[in-house]
Formats: sequence, structure tokens, C-alpha cells
Amino acid sequence: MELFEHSDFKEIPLYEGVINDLLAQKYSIVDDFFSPGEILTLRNSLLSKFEEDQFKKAAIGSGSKELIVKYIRGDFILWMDEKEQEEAEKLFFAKINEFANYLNQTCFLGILHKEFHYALYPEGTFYKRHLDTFQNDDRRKLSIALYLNEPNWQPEYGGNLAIYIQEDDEEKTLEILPIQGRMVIFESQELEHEVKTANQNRLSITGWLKTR
Ligand SMILES: O=C(O)CCC(=O)C(=O)O
Ligand SMILES: [Fe+2]
Repeated sequence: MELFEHSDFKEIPLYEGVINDLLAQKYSIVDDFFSPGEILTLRNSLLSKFEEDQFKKAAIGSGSKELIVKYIRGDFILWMDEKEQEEAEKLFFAKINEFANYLNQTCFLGILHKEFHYALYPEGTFYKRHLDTFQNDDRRKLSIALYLNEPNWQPEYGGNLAIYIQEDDEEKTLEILPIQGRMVIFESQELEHEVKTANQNRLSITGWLKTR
């Protein structure tokens, strides 16, 4: 007879890597969170929804204070609906839910909610330096950006994600190229960041894992 029940918990190296990065440096960059096939499905979903004119100009703040501030951010967004039974949403949320459950089991993060949107930054647009918890939402725990850009995104296409890192008394800037399939995860309440001007259409999914 066994005294202790074996839990069905199985260690997943990809998620362990992300967790170790987050603990060590508050951010993690992974290029194989989703498979190339999944990335293509997500990219095609974004493109067809954009062509159907479903995207709206992104705003700052919420409710009646919503303002369209094009000198702060120039992207167009479409909130994703988990209940949507399209392949893209299904595969995206299946993986994100698995990851959130894993975080809850291993790090006791208490992730209860999530919200994600597709984003398209037209040529010449950017998102000025900010903290994601500015968006009237201090429940945001982890920010996630997944890049759905064309293959072989070049440095001259711009659109880097700049993350500002406080090191002792000095500030360091980390610039991340938004190559297709890359995912960046970082602590929403800790790291200020910025989307540099894109010189080509820049496609992504952005979202937040949130506590109560
Ligand atoms: O797309 C990115 O790299 C980050 C986007 C972002 O900072 C935001 O939507 O709050
Ligand atoms: Fe942000």
C-alpha cells in the first residue's frame, strides 16, 4: 500500500525554463512556446479578422475615460474570445490555460483571469514607454506578447520591444526583435517597456494573466 498518492503532476521543461527566467530576471523570452504550425494558424486568424475590419483603434484607460491617444499608442486591437470555437482561439487558449495552471501549481501565483487581444501596429506606429498596470488594472500579474510577424523579420523593420531593467542604480535597456513565433513574458507590475516605431505592419497577440 502506498502512503502517498502520486499526483499526476508532470514537469514540463519549457514552463520550468520560463519560471526560472521570471524568478531570476522578471522576464523570459521563448521562441518555441507555440509550434510553427500553430503560429501560422494564429497569424492567418489575425490577418483575416483585420481584413474583415474587426479591429479597433486601441485606447488608453477604460470606460468613460477612454481616449484615443495616437501619440502614446498607434496600434489597432481586437479582443480574443475564448468561447469562440475557431481553431486559432482554441489552440491559443488551450496552451495558455495549461501554462497558467502550471504556474498556479508550481508558483502559487493565483492566476484566476486572463485577457488577450490581437494587435496590429501599422507602419509608423509605436507604444510609448509604460507600465501595464497603468491601464486601471492592478490585477495584471504577467504580461505576454506573442509575435505573429512575417517570417524573417529584419532589424530595420523596427518594432522592437524595449524593456527597461533597473540594475542597482543604473537603468539598462533590453531590445527584443519581434521575430515570428517569439513570446515574451514579463512581470506586469515591475517592468516598464515600450514598442519602438514599426517600419512595417507589426502583428502580435498581447495579454495578461491576472489575479483576483
Ligand atoms: O507588443 C509588444 O511587444 C508589447 C505591447 C504592450 O506593451 C502592450 O500592449 O501593453
Ligand atoms: Fe505594455
